[in-house]
Amino acid sequence: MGPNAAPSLFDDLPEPQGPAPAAAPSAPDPALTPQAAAPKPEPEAARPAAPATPSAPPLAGSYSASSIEVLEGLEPVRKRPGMYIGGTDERALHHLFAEVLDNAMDEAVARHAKLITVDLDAEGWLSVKDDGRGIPVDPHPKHPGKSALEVVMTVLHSGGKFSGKAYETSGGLHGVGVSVVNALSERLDVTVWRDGHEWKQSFSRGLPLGPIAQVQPSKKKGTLIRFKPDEEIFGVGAAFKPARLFRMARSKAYLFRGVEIRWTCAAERITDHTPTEAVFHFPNGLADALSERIGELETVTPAFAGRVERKGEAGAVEWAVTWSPIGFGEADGFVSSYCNTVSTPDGGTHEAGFRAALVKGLKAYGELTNEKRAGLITAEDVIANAGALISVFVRNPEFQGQTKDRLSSPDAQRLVEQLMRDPLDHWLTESPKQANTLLGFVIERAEDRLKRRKDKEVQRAQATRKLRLPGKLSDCSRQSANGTELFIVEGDSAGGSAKQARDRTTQAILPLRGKILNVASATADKLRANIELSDLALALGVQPGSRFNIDDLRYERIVIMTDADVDGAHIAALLITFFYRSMPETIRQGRLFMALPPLYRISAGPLSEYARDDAHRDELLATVFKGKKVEIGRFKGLGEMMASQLKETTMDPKKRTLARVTVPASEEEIEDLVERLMGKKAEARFQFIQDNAQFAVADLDV
Ligand SMILES: Nc1ncnc2c1ncn2[C@@H]1O[C@H](COP(=O)(O)OP(=O)(O)OP(=O)(O)O)[C@@H](O)[C@H]1O
Ligand SMILES: [Mg+2]
Ligand SMILES: [Mg+2]
Repeated sequence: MGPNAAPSLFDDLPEPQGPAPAAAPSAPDPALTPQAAAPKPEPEAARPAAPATPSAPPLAGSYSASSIEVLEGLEPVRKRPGMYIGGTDERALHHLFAEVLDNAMDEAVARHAKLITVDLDAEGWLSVKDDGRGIPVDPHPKHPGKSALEVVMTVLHSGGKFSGKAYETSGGLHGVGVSVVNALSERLDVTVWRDGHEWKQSFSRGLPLGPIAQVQPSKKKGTLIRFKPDEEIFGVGAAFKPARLFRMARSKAYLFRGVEIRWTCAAERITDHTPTEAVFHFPNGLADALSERIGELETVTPAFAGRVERKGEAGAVEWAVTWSPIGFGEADGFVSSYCNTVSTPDGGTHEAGFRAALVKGLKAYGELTNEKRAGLITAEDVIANAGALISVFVRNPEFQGQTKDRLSSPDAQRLVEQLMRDPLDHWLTESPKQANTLLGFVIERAEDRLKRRKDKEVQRAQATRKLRLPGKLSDCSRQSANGTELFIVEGDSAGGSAKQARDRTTQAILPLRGKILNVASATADKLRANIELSDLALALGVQPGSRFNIDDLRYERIVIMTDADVDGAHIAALLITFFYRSMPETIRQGRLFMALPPLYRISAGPLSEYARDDAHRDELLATVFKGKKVEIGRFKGLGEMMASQLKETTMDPKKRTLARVTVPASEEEIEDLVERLMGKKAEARFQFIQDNAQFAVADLDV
């Protein structure tokens, strides 16, 4: 085909948007093209084969082999763009530019191209041109009648970057990118200069509008892709944002020193300060990018920047990092990472390697200079206030998905860590003053972090404590368990006296109402459901049963304080059994006690004494009060005592007597204990308490 054939190539073909004569037009999936205007019929060739029953509504039983479609060519891209460009929003739209620019950049990194031009024209067409080798145009051996260029543009997973022969370290790797751009463009024109000629082919929504045309002889080389995104996919009025394109083009130039990128944009497209013309060329690479990004900002140290190539095989790392005590504008820190010039906003293995290199280097320097606190630092402390750019070049990178938001090649991590180690060591030891400043800054971050965590834990503990205490508990004011006591008191009136009699700093009062469940016979569920017992557990700060932890105990001592009568003994017995069954550790560690309130008050004139029981009374009468005319009063219950009396006789740690509850030594004794505690006769239970109280009095605890 001669140059004269060219014009007809574009003029003769029907516009794909025109009405199609097809009988059963397949409307675009509304879910995919929400903003699309009235459904437009797709070009003839893009339509799937007619289904077996085209007009009948789908029946429940009609799901069969004929329901399973195989999408051909570029159809899947148009049907499910999300899989290829991450959606159909503005970000996805600009990803089209990234794909085309990536390909031009791959030519540059492979040292075949030096100049890339980007242009957005008044009508919204975007052009990307490079002076590389040009996409091959010769017939493809496996696709008879098609040029390599047509294959590249219309067949998914076709490309020259699979083997590593045509490109060493490329951003492209799937053979998908430019074909996806083609599929999602209302129109795309490719011009190639190579093999002594200029070549041209045009497409609409992924379909060639004609075969490749040899336009005219030319000595130039390179590729030009000019396209307009499809409004059916991206919505009516969707258009490239000049500012965004500008940023993307500029950041590419920072990533490869050997390229110049020229930017032009029609003035009528620009709504902000984006220039209509610019040239990007940065001989200092990322170091330039970092100083451009941080401007006049005050930093902890001058930037640490460098570039190292792997010896022997393809692979390189470049970085620039600095730290700011006041953050970088909207964030405390940032890390922008790239692999083979492709931006990876979600980070990945190269970022992990970068963080590891910094932490290890700083820790090693801390060891060298005997700064012990360097042991505290983590990657978080190093990175949180860092502004960093990191770029790697590796063979066969692995990304997550076609938009390549995250790098997953494991060797990228090793590469970065290895190649950064020596330069970092040198940088630190070369200027100790600067290194010490940085290390000190990072250690401060670590100490802040540890302090914040501690504060948070304390807050949390306080919050749960406040939240979960039962309402009827009168807590003591001391926050730690040390030296504190919880009095479990029988009934509200005794609770009232005890509240007045207590030392509020260390003594807490929990009145129990009503009958406590008979714990020996109750099921675990019933135990949990019992309000009095679950309040008790809450007050103690523990969970009864298998999840009990003695360290949770909010008090040093637990004191059961019941009336010195049969009912009181019963309640005490039930409580001891409860502790024995569901938190035996409290007894084993000797933290459960019984208060020993007096039964009698004996007085003769100014002289007065309290007697615990009948025997004690008789003993006092025979000694202290011998020959005196005495008055003997019997307390009916704790509630009857004046607060001062209760304090003096039972609660004041300086004057009272407590009996420590101890665990029986042998199995039989335990059996016997439970049997006696839970025995039918109240008398027997009462006896037990008295016996043990007496016995335990020897084990005084004040
Ligand atoms: N500007 C260009 N110059 C030279 N060859 C190109 C250019 N753009 C594309 N190609 C060729 O077309 C092939 C297909 O490109 P495409 O973007 O579809 O896939 P890829 O770059 O190989 O991988 P990816 O899907 O990851 O981008 C490339 O592998 C390359 O051989
Ligand atoms: Mg590509
Ligand atoms: Mg392809």
